[in-house]
Amino acid sequence: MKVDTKVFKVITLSACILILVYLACVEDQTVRHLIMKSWEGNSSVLRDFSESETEQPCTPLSNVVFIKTHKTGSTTIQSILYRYGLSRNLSFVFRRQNKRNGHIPYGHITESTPRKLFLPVLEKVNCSYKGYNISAIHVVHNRPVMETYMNPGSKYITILRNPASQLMSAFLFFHLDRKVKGNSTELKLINFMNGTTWKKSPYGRNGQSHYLGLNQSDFDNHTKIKEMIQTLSKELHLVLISDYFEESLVLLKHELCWSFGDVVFTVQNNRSRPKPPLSPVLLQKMRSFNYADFLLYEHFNRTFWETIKKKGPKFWRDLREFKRVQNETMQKCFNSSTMQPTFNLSGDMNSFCEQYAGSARLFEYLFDKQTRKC
Ligand SMILES: Nc1ncnc2c1ncn2[C@@H]1O[C@H](COP(=O)(O)OS(=O)(=O)O)[C@@H](OP(=O)(O)O)[C@H]1O
Repeated sequence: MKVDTKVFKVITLSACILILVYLACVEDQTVRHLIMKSWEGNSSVLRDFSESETEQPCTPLSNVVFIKTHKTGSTTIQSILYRYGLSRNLSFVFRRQNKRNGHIPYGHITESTPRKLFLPVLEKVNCSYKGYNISAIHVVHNRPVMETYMNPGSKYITILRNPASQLMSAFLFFHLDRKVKGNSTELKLINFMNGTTWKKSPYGRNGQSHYLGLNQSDFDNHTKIKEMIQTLSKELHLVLISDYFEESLVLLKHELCWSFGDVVFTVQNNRSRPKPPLSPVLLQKMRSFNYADFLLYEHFNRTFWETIKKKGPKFWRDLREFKRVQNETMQKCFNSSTMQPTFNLSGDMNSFCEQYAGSARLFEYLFDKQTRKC
């Protein structure tokens, strides 16, 4: 009798353990299976089901205005949007005359901008310049005007980078160092900030605030800077932070209700020259020179982390999962953790790995598709 009770206890305990292990495996396999499926292009339907246990079901969104800032990792984000739009036949805002990349760098659009500045939307019998799905070009942010082009309910998103590293990247990339004297990059940058040549280039001072609507004449106007930040807080649904790139992509995935596979990335434009370390003196100088960008960054960096905090532990689980999917995709396509420069392009933009080959190639394909006589 004593032996029977013991056996009974052992059997009950083993059964409980088996049930627990089974449940854990089923959950894991379901998630994994659905992620694999999302790679096959069925992400939207399956994702709603997979995440219903942990978050509200949602519908993937296809209407996005991405305000592309300079030297912030914005081309990497743009390539994600291009890839998404390519596989779903979405219409993009591209400047018709700029066949190289469709941008209007530091250009303003207003109510009187001729519609024909852009390529028409796809799939309309007559040429139409209303109802675009995605804008991801360089153009100065103006939400009321953008709303007249875009589909209703579009999400407004941008990306910011620590203004010290952004300035250094722009200073070298746009060859602003050639315009000033000095026998080191640090000295040249100090001379650039002390002088007036920055006025001749939109890339050199407060480049991020400038794209987000701050006029050059207001760079030293504290009230105007604060007003810009307040307006952006109301107008933008999400501000990504380049310095926390993967965290940003998880927020992007959440905001747009996309799959992890949808926000997988390959680094674009990682091509600027080696940069000197930032000394405390240089940093202090950059802070007062790029005052608007520092205030802008500090504000949205703070709200970025507040948003993440509100999401609780699920955010960190999603980040882990995203890193796994990111790495798995890179391994699958490039046998490495990143895309290799030697990657052999086949030219078939519908092939799974080809879509990671870069923003420039995706742009060419999308631009050609949308081009027609009007
Ligand atoms: N994923 C990711 N994470 C972190 N940093 C990244 C990422 N992708 C691009 N980059 C860096 O962003 C810089 C290029 O930015 P942009 O694409 O906005 O440049 S551009 O203005 O469109 O030319 C460029 O920075 P610098 O190398 O300092 O110049 C890229 O290296």
